Amino acid sequence: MQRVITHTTRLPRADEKDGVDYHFETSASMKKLHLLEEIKYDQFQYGSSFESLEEGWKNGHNDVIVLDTAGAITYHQKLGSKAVIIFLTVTHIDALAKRMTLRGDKISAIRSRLHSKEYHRDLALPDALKGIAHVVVNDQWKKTKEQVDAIVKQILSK
Ligand SMILES: Nc1nc2c(ncn2[C@@H]2O[C@H](COP(=O)(O)OP(=O)(O)O)[C@@H](O)[C@H]2O)c(=O)[nH]1
Ligand SMILES: Nc1ncnc2c1ncn2[C@@H]1O[C@H](COP(=O)(O)OP(=O)(O)O)[C@@H](O)[C@H]1O
Repeated sequence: MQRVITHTTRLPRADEKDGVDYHFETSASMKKLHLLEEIKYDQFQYGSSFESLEEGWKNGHNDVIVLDTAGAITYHQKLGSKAVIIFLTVTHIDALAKRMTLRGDKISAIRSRLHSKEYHRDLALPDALKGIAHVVVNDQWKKTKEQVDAIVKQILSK
């Protein structure tokens, strides 16, 4: 599946590339986009543009997009059953900070993330997605992949 590249005002991390990981924007350039939805996460803006989404739609692909829970609710409201939602979670929340450290995130960025209301909100499946989202516990990557593959296979077979 083609991944939708979303837009953000966050600065790129050391290994991230513009146009690959994100379209990195300023607050001014973000305002010029045609966005299906946009949100604030921690201290930054994120949004998915029709320009990026149409790339996949025009080719008839199934797209995959990574969103916070507020974005997932919007996609569910706008696209209904066309948007298949997978909520990824972990058994022990300490794993999240550990993974950010292993990924090489700056300590200040991790601290800011852990203090943000969005981080805490997204630890749990929101009521609006209960009975809608598939919940996958991402403790072991291999198992996560198998579960996501099974969800995708089930959808494609319909
Ligand atoms: N609603 C919405 N959320 C987004 C978008 N792009 C990224 N996000 C979410 O914003 C949050 C922060 O993303 P990021 O700073 O890249 O951190 P990372 O997910 O830890 O690499 C994550 O929950 C992403 O899924 C978007 O276009 N719309
Ligand atoms: N099951 C897992 N085991 C170990 N590391 C993982 C696992 N799943 C994801 N990661 C790593 O954790 C980091 C954060 O993952 P990411 O998908 O960016 O999550 P988020 O968007 O919630 O920050 C990445 O470096 C990723 O490779």
